[in-house]
Amino acid sequence: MLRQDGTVCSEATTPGVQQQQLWSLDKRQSSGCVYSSTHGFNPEEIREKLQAFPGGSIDLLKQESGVAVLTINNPSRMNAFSGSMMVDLEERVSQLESWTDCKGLIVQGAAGTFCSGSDLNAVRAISNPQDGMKMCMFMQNALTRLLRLPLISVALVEGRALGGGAELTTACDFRLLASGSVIQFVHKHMGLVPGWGGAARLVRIVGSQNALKLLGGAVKVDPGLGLQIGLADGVLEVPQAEEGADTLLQQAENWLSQYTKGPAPVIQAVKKVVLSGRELPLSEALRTEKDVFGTVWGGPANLQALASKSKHK
Ligand SMILES: CCCC(=O)SCCNC(=O)CCNC(=O)[C@H](O)C(C)(C)COP(=O)(O)OP(=O)(O)OC[C@H]1O[C@@H](n2cnc3c(N)ncnc32)[C@H](O)[C@@H]1OP(=O)(O)O
Repeated sequence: MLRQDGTVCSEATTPGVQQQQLWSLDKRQSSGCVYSSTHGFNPEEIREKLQAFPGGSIDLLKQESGVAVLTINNPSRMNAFSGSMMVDLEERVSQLESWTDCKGLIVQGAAGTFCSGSDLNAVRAISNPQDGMKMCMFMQNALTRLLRLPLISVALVEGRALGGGAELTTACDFRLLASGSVIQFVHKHMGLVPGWGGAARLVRIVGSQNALKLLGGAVKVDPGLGLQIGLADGVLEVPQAEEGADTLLQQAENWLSQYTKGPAPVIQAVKKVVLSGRELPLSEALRTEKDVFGTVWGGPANLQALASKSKHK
């Protein structure tokens, strides 16, 4: 609750009120589209246009562990996003939003490479500014909802992440780069700037100086440079052919498990407080943190920890 002097104090809430607060928090955070009809955006119209450019798919595998795998699958075009894949992506994000037990997500490309951005055939066909704007709003909505999911996400980058593919990596909480991989915002070479929200997110990840260098120079970010500027959160070795080595996906699952270990409501709460800290003005972020705190305080995991007199050595 916001006091008149602008400071924040806690308030006692009944379970019903708490549930309602949480609902509005979820609504603000996870279904948070950037564009709606008030911005002249008609998702149905652009969905129909995008469906006219088929090919490939976005595949979602939800696992019992609470960690899902999202695969960008269009290998004959280096996993470029066809129009129908953009619509697919939106649908998969909706499925993840309604998954109550979610804890983590790995976003990967099929067949040894991440994603080469927009399908250039579709780009050529909708190169007029009006359609470009609509596609841009559609993808910003989908990727913003992806980033705001109440789970911890990681982009597993093998091979190349170019253009829109580079932008997609920034819609995840973390990025793991396989040896030999490259993230490159090639937009400048295409006479473009990012349009799927990649520039805004990149600035928040690596700072404005580094973002300007990466976009202005269309710099190839390899694992070493990625670690240096904070675009990469870890580097994975591509396994040799010999038996027994973990696949890149297994390595990514192991890496992610340090953050997704534990009960889903607690992991989801962690993401929500970090997300609100990142996106909201301080007073609003503090109120959100209080609301989220209320959902875990006295909850099963909290009571169990108190009963076990745990020590944090
Ligand atoms: C707001 C969004 C902005 C954007 O995303 S704009 C798009 C930015 N991306 C690009 O410009 C990528 C262009 N492609 C390339 O640079 C190269 O194809 C790439 C990915 C480095 C791979 O090079 P190579 O290993 O030599 O393989 P290749 O060129 O023979 O490609 C294999 C097949 O994949 C196709 N492909 C690759 N990227 C594509 C794309 N983005 N859209 C449509 N088709 C694409 C390529 O045309 C080729 O097909 P085909 O075998 O000739 O039929």
